[in-house]
Amino acid sequence: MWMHRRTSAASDWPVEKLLAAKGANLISVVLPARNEEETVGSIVAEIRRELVERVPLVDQIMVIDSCSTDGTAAVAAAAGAEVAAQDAILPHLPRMSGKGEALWKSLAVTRGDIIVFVDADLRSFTSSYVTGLLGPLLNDPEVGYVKGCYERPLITGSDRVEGGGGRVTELVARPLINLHWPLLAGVIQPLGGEYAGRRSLLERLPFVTGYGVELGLLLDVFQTAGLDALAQVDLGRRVHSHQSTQALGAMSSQILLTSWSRLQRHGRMMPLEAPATELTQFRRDAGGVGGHDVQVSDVQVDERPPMIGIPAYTDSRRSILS
Ligand SMILES: O=c1ccn([C@@H]2O[C@H](COP(=O)(O)OP(=O)(O)O)[C@@H](O)[C@H]2O)c(=O)[nH]1
Ligand SMILES: O=C(O)[C@@H](COP(=O)(O)O)O[C@H]1O[C@H](CO)[C@@H](O)[C@H](O)[C@H]1O
Repeated sequence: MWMHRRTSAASDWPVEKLLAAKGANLISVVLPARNEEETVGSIVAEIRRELVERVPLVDQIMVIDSCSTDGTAAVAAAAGAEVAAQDAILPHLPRMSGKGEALWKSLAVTRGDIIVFVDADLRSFTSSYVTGLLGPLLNDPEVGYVKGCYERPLITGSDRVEGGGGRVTELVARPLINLHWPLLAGVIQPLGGEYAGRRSLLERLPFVTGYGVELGLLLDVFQTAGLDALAQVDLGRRVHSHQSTQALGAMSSQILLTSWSRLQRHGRMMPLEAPATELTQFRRDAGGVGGHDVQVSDVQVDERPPMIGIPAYTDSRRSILS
């Protein structure tokens, strides 16, 4: 089963093991950042301290300034990152927007043979996010793309709901994936913003702009390189700045548009199958696969015909009305 074969934990990939396996691979860490001055500096500083200065694992830290209007670029540079303004990369191309645009353009300003993507709004970042994601890529040439998975609390002000994070994941992306791409049902965090890939794969894939980028890449890696090119690593816990439910409505719409585009595109290559009717969900459980307990439920729906066609109904209506 894919999940058992391709799921590991960050602790499986100590930095010594990675240094021994690094070889000639150059490694770039990319942070897409739009107005993240509060958090981007500490993330860059941790990567620099632990994975550049302490050990020569990471070769480049690149912050893509995604049209920020705050001090993101200055804070990132002061912490030791290279900084590139999204719209200044490949400026001759028509301008596009959003997170996917920032990530696509990062390919044009990075040196890495392996690229690690890390959100810049994380409040729980540790360098083991990066070493965990690199593990399967440096260990197995068959792996081309690695997703992080983690416990995702929803922390708003003084409120904390364990497992309440990943709202678009749980309500939109996971059901969509289970119904239309059931072989990917074992991916614990399909939308998580921490993932890594080989440039030789990433440069051959389209990048959906906006917030469709994670779903688009996951589906296209699956379609292009196959399930076994995909791996996932339990990175522990992820705390980040949350958008409002209203804002996640727009994100959900972009996820739905991305899934439509892939259903159409894949549907042109082979007949669209009827949706599956099982939903696989995950609950943090230390003893489970990838640190999660797997729960599968049947979400099949049936259907009743119009009541008017039911003889007993029309008989009963007559007696009620007589
Ligand atoms: O146009 C954009 C939108 C978002 N981001 C970055 O992408 C990451 C994830 O975005 P966000 O926090 O808005 O999404 P969420 O984590 O709430 O799903 C963060 O580092 C953002 O700064 C970006 O670079 N450009
Ligand atoms: O996973 C999710 O449902 C969303 C929203 O997370 P929260 O409900 O704010 O914890 O966050 C992710 O989705 C975005 C779209 O793919 C990614 O770009 C973000 O990096 C990721 O945090």
